[in-house]
Amino acid sequence: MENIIRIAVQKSGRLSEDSLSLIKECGIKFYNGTGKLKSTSTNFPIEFLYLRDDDIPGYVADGVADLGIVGENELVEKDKSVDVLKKLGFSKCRLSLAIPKGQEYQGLSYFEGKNIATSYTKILGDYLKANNINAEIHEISGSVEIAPSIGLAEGICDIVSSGSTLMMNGLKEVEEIFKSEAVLISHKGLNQEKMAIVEKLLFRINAVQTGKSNKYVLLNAPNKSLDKIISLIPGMRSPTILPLAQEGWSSVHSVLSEDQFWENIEELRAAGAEGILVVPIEKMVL
Ligand SMILES: Nc1ncnc2c1ncn2[C@@H]1O[C@H](COP(=O)(O)OP(=O)(O)OP(=O)(O)O)[C@@H](O)[C@H]1O
Ligand SMILES: O=P(O)(O)OC[C@H]1O[C@H](OP(=O)(O)OP(=O)(O)O)[C@H](O)[C@@H]1O
Ligand SMILES: [Mg+2]
Repeated sequence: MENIIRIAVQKSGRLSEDSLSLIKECGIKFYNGTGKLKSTSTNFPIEFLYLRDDDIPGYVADGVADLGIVGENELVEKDKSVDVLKKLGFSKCRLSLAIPKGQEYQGLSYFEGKNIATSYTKILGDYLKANNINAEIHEISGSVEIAPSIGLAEGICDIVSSGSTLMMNGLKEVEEIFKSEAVLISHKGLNQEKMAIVEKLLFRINAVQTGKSNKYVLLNAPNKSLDKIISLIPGMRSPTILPLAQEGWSSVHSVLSEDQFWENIEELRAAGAEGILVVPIEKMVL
């Protein structure tokens, strides 16, 4: 098994869909039927292990898997020695402290001497210690938001994204203690053959990510405004300018980030740009 790498991905949950989509967008084909916990790509030297996300940091640290996709929250909580190769930009969430919404909150000292329920005992423990708060941590493995309403704890520390789970359970977020997103991790000390495959995968991931964060823009502009428009959307090397059938007008093609597009749109229109099209880019290699 020297010239193949193993990647551990979450079997089912908040990371699964985006992890597998990213791999597919990299042009890697594989079987992903329900129930099968291992599969091999048909066109890239990679094998997939479908696991509980809790186990992924440990499997990668031990070298059972060479790579893994996991949330930073789970990685830091498990405290395993692995390399973080890349932030992946999905499954963004935060770990926060929350209390019943009717309670008055004036600061962290609220938690002094209180019980806090969480699945993240290490992250919470480190945070409380760093802030000199003595609180009792109650470890529970799920449905943490229920704890205050059944008298198990006075506060909780759990994952928040939209905040709707907190709201539905009569809680309010009072402190954000950790920000997380999915990351690609690797076993420390992979051999050269495996590293070469990892590099190929990273090259593809970079091309997908760069493509996603940029847009292909096409617009029509009067020739007299071309200098101004080129300065607004300079593109990778420079924009492509093609003459329109109508004399005195050109079609300008360029690439820019979505943020840049929205920042410059008013100026582009003021300079006479019209018929502006913004097209997604599937892959982009700089
Ligand atoms: N609401 C959310 N929005 C965005 N990301 C989230 C959300 N909830 C969790 N995550 C991220 O996705 C990861 C997996 O969450 P999920 O709820 O699927 O975990 P789980 O129930 O522990 O799954 P498993 O069965 O694999 O142990 C979390 O560790 C976190 O990084
Ligand atoms: O702020 P929100 O957008 O409501 O998201 C937060 C919730 O999402 C996660 O649970 P999930 O729905 O994945 O279920 P799980 O607890 O079974 O993993 C997390 O454990 C929170 O309970
Ligand atoms: Mg889990």
